Amino acid sequence: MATARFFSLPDSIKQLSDSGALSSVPTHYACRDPDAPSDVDPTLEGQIPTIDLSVLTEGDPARRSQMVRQLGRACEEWGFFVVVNHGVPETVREAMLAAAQGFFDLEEEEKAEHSGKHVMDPIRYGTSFNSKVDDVGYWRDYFKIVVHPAFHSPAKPLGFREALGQYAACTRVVGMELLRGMWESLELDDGYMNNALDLDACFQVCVVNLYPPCPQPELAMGLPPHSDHSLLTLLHQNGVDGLQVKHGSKWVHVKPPPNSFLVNTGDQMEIVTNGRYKSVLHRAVINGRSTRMSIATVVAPSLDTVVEPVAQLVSPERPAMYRGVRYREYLEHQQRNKLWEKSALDHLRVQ
Ligand SMILES: O=C(O)CCC(=O)C(=O)O
Ligand SMILES: [Fe+2]
Repeated sequence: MATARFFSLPDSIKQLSDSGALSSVPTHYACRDPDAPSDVDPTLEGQIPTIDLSVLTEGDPARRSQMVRQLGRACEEWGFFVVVNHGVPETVREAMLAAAQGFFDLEEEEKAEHSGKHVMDPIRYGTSFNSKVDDVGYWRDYFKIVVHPAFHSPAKPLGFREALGQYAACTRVVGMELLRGMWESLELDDGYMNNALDLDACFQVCVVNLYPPCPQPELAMGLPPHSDHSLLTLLHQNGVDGLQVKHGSKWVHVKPPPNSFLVNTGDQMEIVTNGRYKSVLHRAVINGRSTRMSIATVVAPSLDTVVEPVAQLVSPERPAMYRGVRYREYLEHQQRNKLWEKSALDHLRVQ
């Protein structure tokens, strides 16, 4: 339920930032303690696992098995890894970023066609996370487009549809290859998992995030600590850092290598693997100089799938840790409520 709130959010942070009138953040964006000791551990960055996708797709069997094990360890120990040699042409990735920038650069009235939509609407523009329920403002505008099983696209700007279509198709292939490797790392049958999660009709969304420069970046957040509702999420950014992932009790500031995707496991992965591969907490921080843009591609089961721990990973020693739930209901619940840590998944834990 939405609670009474004593502030209103602008139509977009971009507009607020572009106006140049701000020397401080409006108070409802101040959600961090600037004097708190840093919780970021810079020594962890070099330990982020890297997965070479070409070894999974075309490597010889021995190298492939080794990479599958590496992937399994990355999922178990981090829930986060860098993917290189993924086969997605740089032209496709660049065209998507340019198209996304083109969208945010449209007049506010043109973008407004997609704002104020229901959380399950296939095309949705807005600011913060869910401006109806957020109890602080997040320094972020977003544009979310469902691209599979049905492909959607805004009509403007020119070229957006084509760039998105190619980007969505390429990232879906990468996502499916990674999922295949993950099932294999747990000795789960690929065909069985494809069926159980109805992956031919997988739900895929491209979420474009825009984080304009902020006059007091130490006070505000782009996105608070959260896990994603997906099986996995692939992230691509415009060269400006800001993603931080939680590892143990510390946060790691991620600087992606060139031409790479950043991948994290999501809540559906945690449910289906009965907690073997947990979704990872991450957050987006902002800066005072440059606009950051990121494109998070969410790959998930079909909306009608009832997702539950797979029988092979449930035993008397390790009983089912989560109740099964239809993914559509999970998604709607997660998107309607405040974004905070793993609150959506916590609902499903068996006590
Ligand atoms: O922009 C980022 O780095 C993170 C975005 C994100 O976590 C999301 O869209 O769920
Ligand atoms: Fe996320």
